[in-house]
Amino acid sequence: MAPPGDGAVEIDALVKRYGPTAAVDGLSFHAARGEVTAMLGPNGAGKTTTIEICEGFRRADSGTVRVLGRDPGDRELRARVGVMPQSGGVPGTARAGEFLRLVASFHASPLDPAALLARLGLTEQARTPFRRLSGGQQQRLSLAVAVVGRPELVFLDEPTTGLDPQARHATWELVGELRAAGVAVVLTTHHMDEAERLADQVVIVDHGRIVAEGSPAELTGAERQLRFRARPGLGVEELLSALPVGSTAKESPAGHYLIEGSVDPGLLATVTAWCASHGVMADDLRIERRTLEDVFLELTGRELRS
Ligand SMILES: Nc1ncnc2c1ncn2[C@@H]1O[C@H](COP(=O)(O)OP(=O)(O)OP(=O)(O)O)[C@@H](O)[C@H]1O
Repeated sequence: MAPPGDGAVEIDALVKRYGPTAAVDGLSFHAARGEVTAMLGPNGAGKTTTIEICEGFRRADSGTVRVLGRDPGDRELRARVGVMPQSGGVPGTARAGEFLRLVASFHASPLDPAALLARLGLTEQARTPFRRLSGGQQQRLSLAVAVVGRPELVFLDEPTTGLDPQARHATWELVGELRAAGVAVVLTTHHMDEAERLADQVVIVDHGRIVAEGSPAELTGAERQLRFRARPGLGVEELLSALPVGSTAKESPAGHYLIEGSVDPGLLATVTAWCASHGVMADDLRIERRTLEDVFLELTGRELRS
């Protein structure tokens, strides 16, 4: 269960079915103001469905959703919530600059549309119809449309998918500023580095349910792992017998070795001594913490989703 609180988004026991498929299957979490909440999950996990219910575009079968304390369908929310859908959201024939100015005109104290276009590198495209923009330019315009009204809450569905590195960084900067201004940001992403970098709270969803949630640091934990490359087929069992009880050692893929457990100076010395005594050159030897991607794959598996 999500903790009680004054969440900008409060989702409790949400269910949405399409025929026999439960796209969302009893999902609960809260997203707070001034925080970035990232929903992660394999394709088809139910992220977009959840977001679209929060945006008032789809209706839940059961459960409750409160957005800024209101029902998602409440018209009053339109001025207070920014939405960047996974694709589109802007009429194909609308010119970028005109459309952004139009959206800005619906709001009481919008950002300056020209400055926002410039910031997102779209000044030269101001007169270009949306359907003629490149994929990345369309994404950037959708982001501009979502934030131009100075919303209290924004939903960003895969905001950086398909963006070049410059545009990705510009997007991250903007998200950071929204957060600093007290805006609640709820985003979905398939980029684990993005979630690790941006999110205060990560919610990992699979088959319409939450399989883990917490800050990136909480999810990745304090444990370290040791990796090195060497010739394939080293005696991993023998290496393991030299390590403290509770350690694990494996070769995967061939020639890549991973040791997990209590990685401390003593263990490091044992591994390098073992390598030296076996004439093994441990290349790229490094100690690292588990990444969000490691945690994600552990929780959701490695098989492809339909
Ligand atoms: N209108 C619909 N009719 C039937 N099934 C649907 C409909 N919309 C979504 N689904 C199904 O619901 C499930 C969840 O889809 P959803 O788009 O929410 O996943 P997602 O986590 O956003 O995936 P992705 O990462 O691929 O964007 C999928 O199995 C999808 O095929």
